[in-house]
Amino acid sequence: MADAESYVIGVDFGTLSGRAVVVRVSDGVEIGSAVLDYPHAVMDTTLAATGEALPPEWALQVPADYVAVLQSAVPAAVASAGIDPSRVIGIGTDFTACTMVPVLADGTPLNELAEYAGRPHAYVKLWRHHAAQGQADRINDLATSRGESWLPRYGGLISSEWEFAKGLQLLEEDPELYNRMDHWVEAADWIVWQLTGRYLRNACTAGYKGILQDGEYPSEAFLGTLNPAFSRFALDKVAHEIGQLGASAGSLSAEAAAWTGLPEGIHVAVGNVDAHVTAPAAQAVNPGQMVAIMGTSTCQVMNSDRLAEVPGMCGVVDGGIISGLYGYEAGQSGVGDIFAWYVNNQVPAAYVEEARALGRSVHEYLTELIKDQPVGGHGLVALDWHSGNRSVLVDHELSGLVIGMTLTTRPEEIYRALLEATAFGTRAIVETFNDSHVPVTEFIVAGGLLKNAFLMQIYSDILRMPISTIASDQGPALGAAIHAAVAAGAYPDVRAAGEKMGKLNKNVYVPNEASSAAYDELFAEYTRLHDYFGRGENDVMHRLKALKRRAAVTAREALVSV
Ligand SMILES: Nc1ncnc2c1ncn2[C@@H]1O[C@H](COP(=O)(O)OP(=O)(O)O)[C@@H](O)[C@H]1O
Ligand SMILES: O=C(CO)[C@@H](O)[C@@H](O)COP(=O)(O)O
Repeated sequence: MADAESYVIGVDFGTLSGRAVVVRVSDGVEIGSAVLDYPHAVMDTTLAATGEALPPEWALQVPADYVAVLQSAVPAAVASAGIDPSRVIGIGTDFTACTMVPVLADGTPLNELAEYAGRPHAYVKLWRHHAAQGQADRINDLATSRGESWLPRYGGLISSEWEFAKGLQLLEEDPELYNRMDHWVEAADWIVWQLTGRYLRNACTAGYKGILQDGEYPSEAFLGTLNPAFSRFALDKVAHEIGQLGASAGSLSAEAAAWTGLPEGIHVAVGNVDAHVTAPAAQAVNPGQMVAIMGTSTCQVMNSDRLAEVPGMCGVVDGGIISGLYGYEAGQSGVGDIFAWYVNNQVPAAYVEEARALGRSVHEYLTELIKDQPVGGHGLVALDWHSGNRSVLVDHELSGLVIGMTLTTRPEEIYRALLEATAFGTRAIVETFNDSHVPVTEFIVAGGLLKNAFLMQIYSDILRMPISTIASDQGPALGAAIHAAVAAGAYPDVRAAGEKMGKLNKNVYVPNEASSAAYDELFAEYTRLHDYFGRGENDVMHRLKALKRRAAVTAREALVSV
């Protein structure tokens, strides 16, 4: 029987892999999917091309790995769906952000030029490249002293993860490459460029990461005061035609059709960010519905009909999530990444063996061992800053801490303290929104960490809120597919498409009053430590990072002199 249905493809470019999902346009049912792990993963210790050690806080990627996802995961997803590719009417993508590619005018990444393959600054700076904190501090100090009107839209602080801090680092550490670069492009837009052959800058990253507010970038005078050679950064390297979310960025080129096996000429949606596309996929686009996309990091996004300054938020952008509302974003740079670090580096071999024998992951094994302990039974509290603090302190010189360890502390107890610490970090963000008159009325979770039900219950207890969950394992890819359906003209707008194609399970976890009361006590301790180490009373974390950088320079110099 002929299949009369239409389909769209959503491709989610995550931190470690790209996932493609085939979605039915009429109802959002996911028909097939495939994943490709990026061959170069994240380069955060050494540069693959040379083996050279990278300085602390660097995180690079290889753009060709993203194209490999188009070539491999997309056709594999279509094959697994068993559909006729000619029924696919559009493709949409979402990406991590702020993830930046330095390119020539035709989109060629600088690392693909033979003469630059050995230069770290020629590569993609991944969102969690945190080595531009010095530049971010200067941007913030100058913007504060000049009273720049855009600063409140970013909660008073620009992150070292965003476009301007990373761009200034590139200029100051490798000016030759900075001058050779024609565009400083979000990977979210670079991948759409590869699909259509046309560069269009998406309104989401331009606003949140690119300081585009009310149609203007920071002025030449501001940028030139930071560094005279940086004065035309916005005009020359960043500014470009803007595409609105859900619009079509163009049609699939012949080359990209050959890579993906999809029909040439189908619509390609304007680029977007993994967190922001997920809101319509979770049917959570109304004011007060906060969606937390919990994976290696957590990004919280929420719409409001009010424009407000929320201290330490990542940003507020008019139409940044869905048109007609102010889209707010906040985030935690390390969540699953912290759990992964603990599991990979701190758990005894006997635990790893026992988990394997039981056929469980180490995460599952540790969770099982600790889930029945009463709240506070481990005597620990931790700070979740192993990857710095994106909100509300906006400081990537901060680091992790566990307090309360004794000679009887068990590995699973520390694991639980880390799970709890990330929930306390989320509560700090939610309370800041509430205090800023942009109340969080519903909390919805999407992302890979949904798989840990104990973690979800901890969040519900600590937030004292019910938790609803997206009914999809592939929230961002589904969201990208929703944008593809709109771009292809199947729905009038993203809200309408989300209503048909999105999926939500309401109030899956509800708070337990006894646990919540006990967690309130631990949260008070967390807040005390948070302010003590994070708000300048004790800058030990900053001093230790400075020492670490000096030691890395000494080690490199010693290597050169050998
Ligand atoms: N059972 C578990 N409990 C808690 N964390 C887990 C569990 N299994 C995997 N993780 C964490 O989930 C993260 C991956 O989440 P995922 O959403 O797949 O990634 P991404 O954020 O890159 O899209 C890893 O950082 C890993 O540490
Ligand atoms: O910060 C954002 C979006 O603004 C995320 O892309 C970034 O944290 C990466 O997300 P993941 O942890 O890979 O899901």
